[in-house]
Amino acid sequence: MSTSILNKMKTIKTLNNIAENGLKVFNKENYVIDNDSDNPDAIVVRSFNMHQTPLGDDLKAIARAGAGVNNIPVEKCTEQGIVVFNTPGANANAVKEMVLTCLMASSRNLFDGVAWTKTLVNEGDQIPKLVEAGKKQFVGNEIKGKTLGVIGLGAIGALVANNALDLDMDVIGFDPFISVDTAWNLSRNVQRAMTIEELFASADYITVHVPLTNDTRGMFNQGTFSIMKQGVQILNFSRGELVNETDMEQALENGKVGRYITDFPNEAVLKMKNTIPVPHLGASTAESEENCAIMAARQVKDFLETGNIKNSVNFPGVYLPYAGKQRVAAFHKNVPNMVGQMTLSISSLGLNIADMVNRSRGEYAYTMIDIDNEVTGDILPALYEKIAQIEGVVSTRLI
Ligand SMILES: NC(=O)c1ccc[n+]([C@@H]2O[C@H](COP(=O)([O-])OP(=O)(O)OC[C@H]3O[C@@H](n4cnc5c(N)ncnc54)[C@H](O)[C@@H]3O)[C@@H](O)[C@H]2O)c1
Ligand SMILES: O=C(O)[C@H](O)COP(=O)(O)O
Repeated sequence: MSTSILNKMKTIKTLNNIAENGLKVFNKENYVIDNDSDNPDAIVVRSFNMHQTPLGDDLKAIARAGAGVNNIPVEKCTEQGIVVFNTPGANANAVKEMVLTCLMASSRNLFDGVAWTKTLVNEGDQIPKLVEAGKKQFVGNEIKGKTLGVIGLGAIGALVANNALDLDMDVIGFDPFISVDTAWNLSRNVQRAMTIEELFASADYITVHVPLTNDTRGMFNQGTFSIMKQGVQILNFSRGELVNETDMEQALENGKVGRYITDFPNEAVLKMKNTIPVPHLGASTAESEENCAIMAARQVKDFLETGNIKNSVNFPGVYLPYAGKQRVAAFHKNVPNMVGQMTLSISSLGLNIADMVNRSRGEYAYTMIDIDNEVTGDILPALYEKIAQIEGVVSTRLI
């Protein structure tokens, strides 16, 4: 009998530090947190690279306590009927505060100024005089009246754009896929760029808030630098791979890019001039870590216990109040007659359907069927086998 139909304790594995209040969502009566498990029911992860991580037979869900899912093999998970969740917006305020901090600090040469001041430690009572004489090296610029280009107006980008207006900046935004919700939250004073080139050409500062995908990889390159203003400052709190490093190094050398502020330092970045390397601190606040962990854990728990899906990046959102006595949940190919075959299997066992839902996303779909009878004895494994054996069903659970 498959473990998918046994009422057992569920095992949760974490691959990064996950805030305690998030883990507390998994009550001890029904869940065990076992980070050594080879076969957990669900994984909670932050930035750990999972591309080589084996996906055990019992794995039903992976929750990214955060936004970016490029560290998770999403396609492989989809093919195996494993739901991947993230926590949209849960760390957006933390990143926004970090972006605005770095925008202002960079513009005022604060990082260099502070580092230089610390070198004076052994100068004794000469320090105040040296400070006054040396400060002219670090004269900066105010951001008031300058133009900030925001690429990607999702949870983070929209907050940055609105707050930059409050700092008296002119803001131009580009997001061809902006959601209706975000558009409602965006100030009407954010100018809309119809093309990314329009934004590149007009911005004194550019901040990027898009996911890393095949379309966005390398979006900062020699070609796009050539459109930008001389001395533009670029903030990248999204992913390092959005930038072509060879081209960035050259642009920093020749002054086209005045400064590159990035949350994703590596050896190449640390060797470039005029960079501000931040050790991936964008989402690292107690508040954001807790928000993400709680949201991720709640989504996993709800899915394991009811089959309902909220904030998945690979399967459709589904909510069906538990109406019957036994729930069948199945991930399957999005092809004709899947629901028909499932309902036929159920009725062939003399069972009656109370309620059902079917949602598709691309090549895959998800169906939940509530049965009006108590399903016990031999009928339970028979029901499981009948659904699991339908061609096109990727994974199934009886809940
Ligand atoms: N540094 C950190 O600690 C940290 C924290 C959170 C998120 N992030 C990164 O920031 C990214 C954005 O996070 P978010 O919470 O705002 O995500 P989000 O999904 O709310 O917003 C992303 C936005 O980018 C837009 N977009 C996608 N492709 C685009 C393109 N080619 N051009 C312009 N816009 C495009 C989408 O329409 C969406 O509005 C994440 O994917 C992650 O990589 C980093
Ligand atoms: O995509 C994200 O949410 C961020 O990069 C945060 O990563 P972290 O959870 O490792 O801080």
